[in-house]
Amino acid sequence: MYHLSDIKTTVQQTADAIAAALKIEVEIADADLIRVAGTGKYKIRSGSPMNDGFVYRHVMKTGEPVIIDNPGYNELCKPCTCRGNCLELAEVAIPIRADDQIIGVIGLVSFDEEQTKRLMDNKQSLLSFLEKMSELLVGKVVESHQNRERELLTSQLLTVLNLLPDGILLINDQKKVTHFNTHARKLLDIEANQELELYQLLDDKKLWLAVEKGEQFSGPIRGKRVATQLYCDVVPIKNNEVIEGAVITLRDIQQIKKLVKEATVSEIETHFSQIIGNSAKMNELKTMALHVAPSKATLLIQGESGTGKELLARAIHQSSNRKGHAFIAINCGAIPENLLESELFGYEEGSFTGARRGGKMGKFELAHNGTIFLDEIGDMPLHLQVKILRVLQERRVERIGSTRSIPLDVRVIAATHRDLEEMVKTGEFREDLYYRLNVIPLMIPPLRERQEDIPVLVQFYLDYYSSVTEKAVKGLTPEVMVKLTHYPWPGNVRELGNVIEYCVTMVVGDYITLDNLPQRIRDGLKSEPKSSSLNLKQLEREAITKALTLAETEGHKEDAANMLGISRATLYRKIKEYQIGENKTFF
Ligand SMILES: Nc1ncnc2c1ncn2[C@@H]1O[C@H](COP(=O)(O)OP(=O)(O)OP(=O)(O)O)[C@@H](O)[C@H]1O
Repeated sequence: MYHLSDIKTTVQQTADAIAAALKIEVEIADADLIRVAGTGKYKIRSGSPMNDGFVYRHVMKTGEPVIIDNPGYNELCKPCTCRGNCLELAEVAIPIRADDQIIGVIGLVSFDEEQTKRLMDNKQSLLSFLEKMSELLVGKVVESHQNRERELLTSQLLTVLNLLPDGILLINDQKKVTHFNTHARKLLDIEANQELELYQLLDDKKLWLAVEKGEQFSGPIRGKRVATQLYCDVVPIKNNEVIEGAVITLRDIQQIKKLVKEATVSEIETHFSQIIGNSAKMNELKTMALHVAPSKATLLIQGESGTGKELLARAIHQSSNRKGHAFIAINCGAIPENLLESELFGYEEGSFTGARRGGKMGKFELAHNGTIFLDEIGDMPLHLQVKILRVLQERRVERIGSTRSIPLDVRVIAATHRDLEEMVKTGEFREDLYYRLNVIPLMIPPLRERQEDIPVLVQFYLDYYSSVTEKAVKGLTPEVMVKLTHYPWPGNVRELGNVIEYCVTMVVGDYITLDNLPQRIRDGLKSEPKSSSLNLKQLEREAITKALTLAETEGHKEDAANMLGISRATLYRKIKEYQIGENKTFF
């Protein structure tokens, strides 16, 4: 909404100009019928409301000009207290219209015969003159409104700029700094109101050139007045292809490193005490793992899916002097082959189509001073196995598209559920890498080979899920424990955890009964002789086929994976391996 009072001085000047030109008194009121300007006897009334103002009110309402040659007797004067006693002899009033709103009225009033005659003899030319004056006022009021909006927007933008955690510099086409936010002031040690040129603040010819040529730029740079190392992004500002300047974003490199560390240092602290199981096999494994944890040695953890390979790797990291640094886990089997290389080793800017500006750090670099956990190493393609071997031997990494090799201090823990020795024989895994990884092998036995751990794991998950679901489950009946102990657990501890979650969800009374068990556990898949890998495979194939059939009604492989307590990637791999559902589509 436009307000004439916002341009009061202009309105008064316009009233004065009209009065001087026509030699008739002028009064201008706004949309609320408050006098904004007046001449002659109306001048002192400026700012006061028009209590009567019937004619002006009519003009505001109809939007039509009005000419009155009989004030006091006209229809519009009927309600006026001065009816029949009006001092005015004639009156002309026209609306001031901005867009679709009427924002005020200009009125001309005659108090003597001569003024009246002038008014009445030149009605048409007066009306068009007043219209021009009205347009002039509208132009001014719109301009003032736009100026205020612009000022508001500028102050909002400056507030936002000052709230940003990055330093921001706005540069014009002469490479002068036109604006800087509070953070840039701190980063670059600028005093308020200082006039500066880009080269006085940032010392990098590549950056100056990018700004000059209107090109983007990203990279580390040095400040001229500060020792801080900065990371800078330049975005050019162009108008119709003409370079008008640039926006420069600055971040403290130490700060970025701190953030990366905070984001990557494992927030889940895993200790050996969290690895449940007191069987002789597990105790032996934990003793061995605790013993090797402080060393730098590369480790290879082998075990079926869900046996706790990642859990063990985290506990080892936590027990080493690397615990304050990153634990970076990457599942080599779950990442598409074409992305795996850049995930592991990173890349330089422009090294391939789609490469991110500024390049990208690989997982090895992120794990510097910490531990990298290469899960499912058996799924690593052969050409990447060579690269991994090189990193292990040279303790340096080269990003894709770079010739610079970066020194690394990383402990490697690899894991697999596959028989790497067998893969070496068939040529699927490099022998040299196998020996390099297998310096200290750690084998986690499957759950069916340490049945004595089952009750304690059951109790652990029972306590956990009872507390998350806020259900006071007291325990399980002896028959349930027998079923759980004799089930072969192809998905190992992960599957057991899922089964207990299922039971806690289903149970109604205090104790979990046979009815609360998932069908496959109730049916009791028979554990085959443990030494026969063929039979174990058959068992696994059976369990997977069953889970897929059960999940089929719900239509998701994810459900089947959950039932089995294995990841989706593992399920896909096993379906392929066992050629399950060749003639059938499981969704
Ligand atoms: N001994 C254990 N004590 C407590 N929890 C365990 C144990 N073993 C495994 N788990 C739990 O089982 C789940 C699977 O463990 P983890 O991911 O470490 O297994 P994995 O062998 O790496 O599996 P995959 O090969 O499928 O990636 C996790 O929730 C983990 O906490």
